[in-house]
Amino acid sequence: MDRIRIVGGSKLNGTIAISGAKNAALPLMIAGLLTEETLVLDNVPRLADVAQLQRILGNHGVDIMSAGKRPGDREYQGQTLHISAANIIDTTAPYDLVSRMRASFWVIAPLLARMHEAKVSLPGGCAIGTRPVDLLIMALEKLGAELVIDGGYVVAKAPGGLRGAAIDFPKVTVSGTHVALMAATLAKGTTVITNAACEPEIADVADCLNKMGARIEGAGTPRITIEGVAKLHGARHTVLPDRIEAGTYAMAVAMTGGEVQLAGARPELLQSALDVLTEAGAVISVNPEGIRVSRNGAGIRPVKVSTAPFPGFPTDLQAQLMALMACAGGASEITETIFENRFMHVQELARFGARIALDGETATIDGTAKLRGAPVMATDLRASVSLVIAGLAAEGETMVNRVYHLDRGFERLEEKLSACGASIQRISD
Ligand SMILES: CC(=O)N[C@H]1[C@@H](OP(=O)(O)OP(=O)(O)OC[C@H]2O[C@@H](n3ccc(=O)[nH]c3=O)[C@H](O)[C@@H]2O)O[C@H](CO)[C@@H](O)[C@@H]1O
Ligand SMILES: C=C(OP(=O)(O)O)C(=O)O
Repeated sequence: MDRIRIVGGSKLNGTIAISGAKNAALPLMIAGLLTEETLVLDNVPRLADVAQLQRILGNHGVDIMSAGKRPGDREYQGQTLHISAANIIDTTAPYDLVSRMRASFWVIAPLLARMHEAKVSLPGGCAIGTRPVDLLIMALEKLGAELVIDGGYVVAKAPGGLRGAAIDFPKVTVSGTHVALMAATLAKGTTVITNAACEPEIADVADCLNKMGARIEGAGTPRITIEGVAKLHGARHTVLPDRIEAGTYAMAVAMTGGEVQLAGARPELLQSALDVLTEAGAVISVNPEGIRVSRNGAGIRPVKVSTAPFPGFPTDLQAQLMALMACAGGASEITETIFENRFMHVQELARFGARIALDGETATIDGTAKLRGAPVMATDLRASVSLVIAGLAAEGETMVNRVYHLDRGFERLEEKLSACGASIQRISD
């Protein structure tokens, strides 16, 4: 398996093009199952998760044509996918394909809505907690589906089709909201989702579904109303920029020092993270091309942060913030409220000399002036990138093993960071 070698200590200076958001691209691709016409998606990032989802959709009989960058295109325009689910030949999503990626489970919604049946393996994904699917099942049951769990699969049927319903989530869930939203587009009658997730990726998917002929109002707020329609049609949609990628590089600059333009980043998608970075001593400015982040001279100030659903501080930036706080001039506190076991990076950051104490869902980080490079490995995506950030700022060499996780969510990571002066290379054995 590939490894990444970093020699730390260089400031980051230059421009990083922000890619399309993984967490929007995946449900958007899945939404392609809802229509027999072609859905064209622009700005799809080239990621292992996207490639894996292409395999899963291919197994259902979906044709996907990808057209890449053309001369004159800007780099962050990503790839264009033409997704055509004219004939769904198989309504089973098998374990071998689904177990590697959490979002692949969401195919259950369009399959049920359009084919009235689905058999989908229980999902895998990042090892950050138990991650049940009870609320997704509850939402589909409200819409009239019958579901049983059999041999590791969720077997779902809706013989007469789905029916609109009131779905009130007892806790905010991104996956639950995506599934309820997609399923309700083709249900008979009106669906009202309350306590819906407000993440920008939900609103992006709803925008695309509306272009496909769906009737959705309120996406991006806690109350979403969907008037079901009989059929959806083809459309063209551009995936919104990745706020987690932007926030990750912003944290990296705050840690190493220097000045970087995050081209294509949209500040309103990560305001809470930008506020925390400002509090920590980074200088953030917004311009028509994106966000500029710098830290020159000033030290890193400690912060106290809790993760929360959007518009709060995202759990997907928690590990990266912890790497940054490892070098702060004082004690910081980070509380993880979304996933019960998202601290796998703590023991790996300790290899750099970071001083972190865990008490339940709160980590106290006692900042140190200098980290030292080390061999490290992480078992989830954002934890892995927090180790890259620590390696960029640490003295000496860092080897990040098990790069598979990084490739799931960060497009051309080494290339983007090298172009800003980092010493970072991939080693393929
Ligand atoms: C592909 C994708 O978009 N992944 C994101 C998505 O994950 P994901 O959609 O899995 O996260 P959810 O918002 O659904 O999960 C939030 C919390 O609800 C719990 N829960 C969820 C569903 C359920 O049926 N029962 C239940 O108890 C989860 O265990 C977790 O504690 O949102 C998370 C929270 O912003 C992000 O960290 C992930 O990057
Ligand atoms: C947790 C993540 O992904 P997934 O939900 O696919 O595991 C993530 O993107 O940080």
